[in-house]
Formats: sequence, structure tokens, C-alpha cells
Amino acid sequence: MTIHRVVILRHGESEWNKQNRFTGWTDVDLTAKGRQEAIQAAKLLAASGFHFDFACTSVLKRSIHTLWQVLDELDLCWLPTQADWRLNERHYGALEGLNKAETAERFGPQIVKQWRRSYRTYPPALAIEDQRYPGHDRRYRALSASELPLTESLEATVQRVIAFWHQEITQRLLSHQRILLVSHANAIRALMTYFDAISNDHLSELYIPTGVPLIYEFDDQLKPINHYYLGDRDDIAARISKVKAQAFNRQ
Ligand SMILES: O=C(O)[C@@H](CO)OP(=O)(O)O
Repeated sequence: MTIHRVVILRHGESEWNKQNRFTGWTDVDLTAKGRQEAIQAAKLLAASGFHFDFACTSVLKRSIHTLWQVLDELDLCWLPTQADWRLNERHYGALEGLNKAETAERFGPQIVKQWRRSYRTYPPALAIEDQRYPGHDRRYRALSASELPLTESLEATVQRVIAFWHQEITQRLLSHQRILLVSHANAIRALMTYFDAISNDHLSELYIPTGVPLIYEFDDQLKPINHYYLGDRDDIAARISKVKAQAFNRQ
């Protein structure tokens, strides 16, 4: 049996991760620490013998700059890459820009947890006139009205991420390409939900650390057979706890 591998990487720490703000499709950049996390991830991948034939990212610069740092560190700046909106973070609607701890204080931790971690709940929607609506952004001009979100549930995110997976990744995997996919916490949760049929209870406790390579292995039928984070167990556990504590820390 051939094992097909995909390396999935959440972008490094962003300016709004640091400020604990809902980010979604808002195009904030990496912090200096975020760039370092990307370089560290690349070093780890190189030391563990990973090689790549193709890489993809969202169209958001925190993910694109993470990929650039990784490719630069691996001396793979020539690698074919694709930036696709379907790998964007889940759209957080009218929450984008708000501090997570302040939002929990204002609306209550339960509803904020539901907005962040349930499968079907939509965060409050944007109005179409709102400058944060992606219909005002040139990079999304090819999207139809039904594809342009005013807000997204995780379920809606799953639909587009999985469409990307089937249209752009599966054929490459079957032709033995080694793939690096750089994306965002909820887009990665969406992929994991699809791969592993995760229950809603487990899903709400699934936190994805920044800058830690997540290795997914598939069999010949592209059935997922194993996944694991690359790196030091204690360090990874500490990073996951930090993401988990986010809604409660003002920072
Ligand atoms: O703000 C966001 O876009 C995401 C990821 O940082 O946040 P959360 O983990 O709360 O879904």
C-alpha cells in the first residue's frame, strides 16, 4: 500500500491572534513571532525528511506569508503554488475585529463559545454595505453572490474547503505529489471534520495551534489512516492550551 501524505499548517501568529480579535477574512499580517513559527515549522519538516511538489494557501496574507517563509527556509521558492479563497478562514461576520474576551463579557461565554465552536451556528452577519463584506474586495471579484459570505458557520466552511480538496488536491495525491497546505484554524477544523467524522462534542474541543505541522496520511483510496502533529509533545500541548484560553484573556 502506498501512503499519501499531506502536511497541513495553520499560519503563524497574526497581529490579531496577538490582540485576541476575531479575524476571519480580515487580511492581517503575521507578527515577528508568527514568522519565526513558520521558520521553525520549516526546520522541523526538513529535519524530519519531508519534501514537497505543490503547495496551496488561502488568499489571506497571514497564510501566504507563512508559506513564503517555509518555502524560503526549505530553498523551495520555485515550488508551484496556488492561492485559493476556499482555504480562507471561516468568515466571522460582524464579529471580525472584536476582542474575544470583551465579546464574551458582553454577550456571555456560552453564546460566544457557540459562535466559535458549534457546527451550525452562524455568527451575527455583516450588512452588504459594510466595508468588511468581501464583495467590496477586488480579490473576490470572480465569486458569485452566493459564494460571497456575510458570515459563515463551520458547516458552510466545510462545504467550500471540501470542494477545494476534491477539485485541487485528490488527483495530485493520487499522482504521488507531496502536498503542503497552509490555512487557518477553522478551515483546518473543517478538513479534519470531513476526514475523521468528528462528533460535535469532540469538534468543540478541537483547537489548532499556530505554526505546528499536522501530518495526515491516506491509503490508496485516500481514506485517512493516521494523523499527528510534528514536534515536541509538551510544546504542542502548551500551544493548544494557549489557543483554548483565548476567549478569556484580554491580552
Ligand atoms: O479569529 C479567527 O478567525 C479564528 C482563528 O484565529 O478564531 P477562533 O479560534 O476563535 O475561531
